[in-house]
Amino acid sequence: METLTKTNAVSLSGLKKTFSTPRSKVEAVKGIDLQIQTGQIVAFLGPNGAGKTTTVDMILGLTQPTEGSAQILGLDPRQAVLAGRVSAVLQTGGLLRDMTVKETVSVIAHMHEQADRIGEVMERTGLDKIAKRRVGKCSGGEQQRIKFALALLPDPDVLILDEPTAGMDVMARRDFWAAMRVEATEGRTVIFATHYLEEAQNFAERTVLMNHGLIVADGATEDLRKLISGRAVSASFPSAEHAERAAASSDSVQVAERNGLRFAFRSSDSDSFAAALLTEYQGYDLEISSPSLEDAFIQLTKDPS
Ligand SMILES: Nc1ncnc2c1ncn2[C@@H]1O[C@H](COP(=O)(O)OP(=O)(O)OP(=O)(O)O)[C@@H](O)[C@H]1O
Repeated sequence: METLTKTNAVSLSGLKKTFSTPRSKVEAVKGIDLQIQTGQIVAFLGPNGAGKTTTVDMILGLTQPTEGSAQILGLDPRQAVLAGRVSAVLQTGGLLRDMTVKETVSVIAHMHEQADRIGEVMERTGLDKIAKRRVGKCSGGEQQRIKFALALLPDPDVLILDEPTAGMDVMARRDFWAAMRVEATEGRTVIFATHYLEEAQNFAERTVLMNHGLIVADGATEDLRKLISGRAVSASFPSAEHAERAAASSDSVQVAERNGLRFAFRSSDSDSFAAALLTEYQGYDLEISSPSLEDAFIQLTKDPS
């Protein structure tokens, strides 16, 4: 059973942020309530402009909320940052191009009085292999890894990452998440903002979907996917009539797509529907798949019109 007294890693309550320019007001975050328990891995998923970065900035105390509040481990965000309980890999924030990778990590380690962690952190992030390279010569992905290493130095309880794999190719992204998984298994809370549906799907146990400054869905990544649209069942038929009769056979079935005599259905009871297709409606070449998070995302974030 869960302990009720456990402090949340992140607690957001009625969080709002409005940017006022002389001409207009942008309501970047319109009222967010969110509790994240310690040890969770949570994705903030949303399109450009959804309010992810603004939310992350408020969690880190880099931006003050217009209304509401944010707490990290029961502390004011700035206190938590100063105490080294939370750290971040952000999109902004430069590195010094003329320093080597090792020098960069060492300078920050000495600032945090964590010189004893330099070796371990370099190794964990794979930077030991490029220790002597100048930062300016590092690729975008390698620079992201340097930022990740710097974030690990204070040995934080909570790691916040805003689009951490931007600029990485597929291999680099895979390595990055493998390293991150190690951090998470050691009990760190990991919160990351991403555009990549696949990253939320593969890595986060919980996904918070944001759009237009609001949370539009929040749940276990797997449940969210299941909840939204059942399963996709595709099959070919001897005639369109067979497929149409199959589709009309149950309220839990809809035709999602048609390509000649190949039909894709959406069904909330895919096993019985698949069985019926094969035995009663002469369906063949059957395929059953879970909808991708992308399907879920499109469905949940489409504007009502
Ligand atoms: N300093 C600012 N002044 C005015 N508007 C801002 C400011 N910062 C953000 N915004 C606006 O607030 C909205 C939310 O932006 P935010 O960067 O939080 O979204 P995001 O989900 O992180 O997007 P992305 O994935 O592109 O980084 C956008 O419409 C953006 O233009």
